[in-house]
Amino acid sequence: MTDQAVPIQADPEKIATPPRLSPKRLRPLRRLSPFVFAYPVRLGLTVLFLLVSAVSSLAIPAVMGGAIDEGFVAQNLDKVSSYGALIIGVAAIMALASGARFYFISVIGERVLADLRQAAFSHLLALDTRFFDTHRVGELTSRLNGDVALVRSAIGSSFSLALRSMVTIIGALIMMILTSPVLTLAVVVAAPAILIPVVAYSRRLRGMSRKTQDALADLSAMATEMLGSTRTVKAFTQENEQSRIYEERSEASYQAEVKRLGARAILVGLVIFLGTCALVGLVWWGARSVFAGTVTAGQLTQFLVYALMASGALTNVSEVFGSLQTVAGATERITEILDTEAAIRDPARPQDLPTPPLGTVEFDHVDFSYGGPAGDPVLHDLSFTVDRGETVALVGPSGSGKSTTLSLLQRFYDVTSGTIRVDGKDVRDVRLSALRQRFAYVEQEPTIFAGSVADNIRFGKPEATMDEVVTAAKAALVHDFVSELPLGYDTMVGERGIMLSGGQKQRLAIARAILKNAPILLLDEATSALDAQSERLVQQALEHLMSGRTTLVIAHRLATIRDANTILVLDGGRIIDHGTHDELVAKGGRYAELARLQFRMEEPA
Ligand SMILES: Nc1ncnc2c1ncn2[C@@H]1O[C@H](COP(=O)(O)OP(=O)(O)OP(=O)(O)O)[C@@H](O)[C@H]1O
Repeated sequence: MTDQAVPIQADPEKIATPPRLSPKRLRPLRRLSPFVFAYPVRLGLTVLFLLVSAVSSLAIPAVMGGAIDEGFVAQNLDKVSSYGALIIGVAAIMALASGARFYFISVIGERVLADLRQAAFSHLLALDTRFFDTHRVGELTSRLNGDVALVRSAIGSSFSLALRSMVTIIGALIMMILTSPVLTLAVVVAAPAILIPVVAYSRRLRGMSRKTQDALADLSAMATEMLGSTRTVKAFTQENEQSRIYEERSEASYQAEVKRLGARAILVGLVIFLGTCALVGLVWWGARSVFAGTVTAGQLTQFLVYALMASGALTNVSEVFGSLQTVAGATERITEILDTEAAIRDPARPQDLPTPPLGTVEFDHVDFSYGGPAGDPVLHDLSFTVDRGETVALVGPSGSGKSTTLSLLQRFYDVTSGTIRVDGKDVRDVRLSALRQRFAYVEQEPTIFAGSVADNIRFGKPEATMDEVVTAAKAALVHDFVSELPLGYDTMVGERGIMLSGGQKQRLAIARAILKNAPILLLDEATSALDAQSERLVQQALEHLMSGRTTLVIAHRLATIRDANTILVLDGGRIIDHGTHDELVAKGGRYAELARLQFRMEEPA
């Protein structure tokens, strides 16, 4: 944070690219006010200390003027001493107030950062699946991190600096007029002579700056893409080629930056030269007035310091407006998230699901389309029921709508027409959390979170005791391998923890589902081949999980299919056949063909 109390000279680097001051572009910042005004006491203290520090810093030159006239010029050492003591006193107040202001505004910045990040994260998690279908996770996390941090910097430094600078400009101008109206008039007349060429030249620079930013964005997008797919790059031996393309773009970005720096260097020179000329002119004019007796030496010094303070503050304001525009963009991206409403929400008057749970599922003439430009219907007139304790298997070629069926059941999306009932209730009439509590979902490729083995098993029931975790782990046949890990259940797995094999991950997910102990099990069996031993362990774990539960399974394993009470054969989003494995094989239709294809590597069906 630039925190100079008395700017000695306007920093030419800062004026070099004054941004276009456009209040309209700052409008999104208004959305931050509820977050900031949530802390009125801290805010009030900040403003108080801000005013105290501004007023005391404005008082110092006036005291200095007195010291020069009554002390130096009059050669009165006592006066110099007493004015000196006064300056030290005022400086002490200024120092204390500046420190306190910095502390309170920074604390508000940190608080708003935490609140905003929390609000955005909670809101994101509550949004529906359709939102995540259309947004990239990388972009969302960058909003959570980068954009929110930008907002903090705005509050912690930019707002504070802008406010302080404005108070300084107004105060310094008033003091300038009070000190010498004639000199003030001279400054007001001469100022455009510096400002006009600087503003005209900096416009050119702004265009250049945008170009370098675009080049940089291009470069970082390429790096993200390539580093995220190193396997593909290596497999196609594209390392050198991609590296060359990167170098080319990097060089273009470098060239653009060099050009911009050159132009900026000229501008900096221009500002220094014109600024110095103006200062010399002012001193000359001031000296003339001193000799003519219209101002004293002390008043001239005092005036010059105020003029420098005002010009320094003006520079700060122009710099701050630039950064506030960036922050306004960031705020807009965050508020976009906060304004997005989940399409799938709790009903206004939710009904209760029956307790104890019935464990029944019913699809009643369900049609569904994902919508959007390619909004072809994915499910057509889907009707089936699953009774308590039954296992119903969904089979069918890729893209036939099996996963979609499980998504609709959990109300990740709403049906286009028809009704889905769980325990006799329309899924749209009950609370989302109550509905999803009824299911234990084992995904095809289960997510293992960064954390301990125990945390991963506990994911659906964080309050579970260690005993419960171990019981679930034993039932899912993960206990033995977990016991061999260096820290047992406390071993970190997932990101930056130890890696688990495919079969171990699946069993961990099964343990998670066993612990959740929901009445209806939704199972998306893994298609990836496991070795015979792993396969057997997963199968055993699943048997524990399925026993006594209503199960809806996207089935790939022969064992699951054979034991299912009903197999629904899906094709193109329709149920084209149903029955038991033996019935369907005997029919010799599409299922028999599918079974032959799917299980040709296994024992004959
Ligand atoms: N999020 C989505 N947005 C839009 N279309 C989707 C989405 N998910 C799936 N689809 C489309 O819906 C159809 C059914 O997909 P679904 O994933 O339900 O099939 P599946 O039978 O589970 O296939 P697989 O066995 O390959 O997983 C496909 O045509 C697919 O392209």
